[in-house]
Amino acid sequence: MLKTNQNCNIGFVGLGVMGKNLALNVADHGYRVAGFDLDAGKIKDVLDTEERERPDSQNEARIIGCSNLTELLDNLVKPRVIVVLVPAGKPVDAVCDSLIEAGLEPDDIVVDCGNSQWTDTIRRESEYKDRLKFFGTAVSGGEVGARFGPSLMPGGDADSWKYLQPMWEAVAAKVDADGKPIVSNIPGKPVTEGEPCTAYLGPNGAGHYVKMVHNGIEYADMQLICEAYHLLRSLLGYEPAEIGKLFEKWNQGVLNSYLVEITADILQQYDHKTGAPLVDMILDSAGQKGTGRWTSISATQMGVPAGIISESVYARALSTLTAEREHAAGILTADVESGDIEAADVEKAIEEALYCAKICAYAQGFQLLRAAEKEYDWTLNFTDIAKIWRGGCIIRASFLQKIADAFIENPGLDNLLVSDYFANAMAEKQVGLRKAVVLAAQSGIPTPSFFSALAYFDGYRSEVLPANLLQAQRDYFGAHTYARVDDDPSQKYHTFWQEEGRPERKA
Ligand SMILES: NC(=O)C1=CN([C@@H]2O[C@H](COP(=O)(O)OP(=O)(O)OC[C@H]3O[C@@H](n4cnc5c(N)ncnc54)[C@H](OP(=O)(O)O)[C@@H]3O)[C@@H](O)[C@H]2O)C=CC1
Ligand SMILES: O=C(CO)[C@H](O)[C@H](O)COP(=O)(O)O
Repeated sequence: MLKTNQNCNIGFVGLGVMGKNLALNVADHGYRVAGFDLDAGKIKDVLDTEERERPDSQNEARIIGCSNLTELLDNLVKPRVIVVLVPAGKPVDAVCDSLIEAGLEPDDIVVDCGNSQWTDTIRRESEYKDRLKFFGTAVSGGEVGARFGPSLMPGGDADSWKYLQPMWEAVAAKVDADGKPIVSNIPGKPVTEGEPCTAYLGPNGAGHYVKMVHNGIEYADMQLICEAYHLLRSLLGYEPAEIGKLFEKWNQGVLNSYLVEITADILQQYDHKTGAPLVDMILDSAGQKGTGRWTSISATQMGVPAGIISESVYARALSTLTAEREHAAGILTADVESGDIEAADVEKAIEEALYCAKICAYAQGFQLLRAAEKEYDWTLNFTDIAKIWRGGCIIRASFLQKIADAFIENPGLDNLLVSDYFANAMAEKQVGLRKAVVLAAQSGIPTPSFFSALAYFDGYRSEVLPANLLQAQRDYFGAHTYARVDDDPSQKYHTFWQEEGRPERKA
């Protein structure tokens, strides 16, 4: 397909949505790229796009296509850096094995940029230890982010990071001194100034774990926005475009974020075929590839309360039960209360609810990261994590700067909710969350993530919970023992519930 020994700086295996766009981004920053994909059409597509987008001043192709992995390796300077952007799971192992067979050397670095499960990254780093340097870098930003500046979450061997760092910092999204994204979506004219949205996050699976939590928060953020839309539509009878306009307004304030921005845009689109609002023509059955579910499972395994994230996974699952829901709709009714509601009050309540619930969802995400660093012996820098999510990624939002500030002020912060800024925000706006939840309950509108956010907030701020009764129940049926409030918590007691007088003994 091409001449060999072209001294490319980086190789790409997988030139689909993400691989193609990241390769073009890397090329825009002056690196020469060699690419391979099982699908020859994808190779042609990236080469055609590169030719079309190549600046007039440059005559030479910045990306070359290779017809097999041996050719790809022959064209890379050593130690070779090869980015793998194939579907997560077995294809990543298949690519590593094929690269080894094609002549990869132990000093070469294979960077998995897909949404791999962090446990796979930990396993791969050790399994391939003597044959290649396996490094993880999770990418967020979708197609456009990959092309013009994604958020990059690297994790792996620190020496490999030193080698990759200049390239990663060049291609990552950039933010200005106030934490606002600097955007230029012009091929050949990449953003070169500003703070890059990437930072070394830790060894082995740290980067992929952080990206997984990013996606868990993404699930929650999306679900909360959908619930806000559902409430506005059902309670106030607003048309999608009106809600879109309202979201546009909200996007000017504390809710400023990429997801609110795109939702405003989506809601103002009409279907070409029918003229109906486009959103009404899209089947209400949500897809998922697994990262939200992994986040929920990981939280459950480590005993971290991340109910909003879990509810958003369940909400997607419930949405797919289309036939069952249609059947149930004919049988189950809601005994609802109706009363006079002022549209302006409802709008305000829902805006506040969205903001408060979003704060709670991020608080859960960071608590999960706190637990993971203990579990996996990582040292995660929460300020860096908040900072690299300010630009490029799907959850980018103005309030990530406030989260970064909270961790700068107190790196050991137990929970975002108790930082001055967010405690004040919750004090000021929780009334809206409470109102929205009441209205939803009274009207029979499902808002599981709003409910969960309020329950989390109220649970976290409760000095006393009914877990004392729960402990007694466990002891009653299973002699599971309990601690007493007037003794050292490590000292366990058991009540002999079946005996006369219910004697209590130290366990
Ligand atoms: N799309 C997105 O918005 C985002 C995706 N990601 C993650 O990035 C990764 C890639 O996703 P995406 O680009 O969307 O996926 P695509 O399916 O668009 O692209 C993957 C490409 O890899 C090719 N491929 C599969 N196996 C091999 C192999 N053994 N050797 C060479 N090429 C191979 C596929 O070819 P073929 O089709 O012929 O199998 C396909 O062209 C995934 O882990 C995804 O979760 C991360 C962030 C955002
Ligand atoms: O990683 C991403 C963005 O950050 C991807 O877009 C991801 O695939 C979205 O997840 P899902 O398909 O499960 O909604």
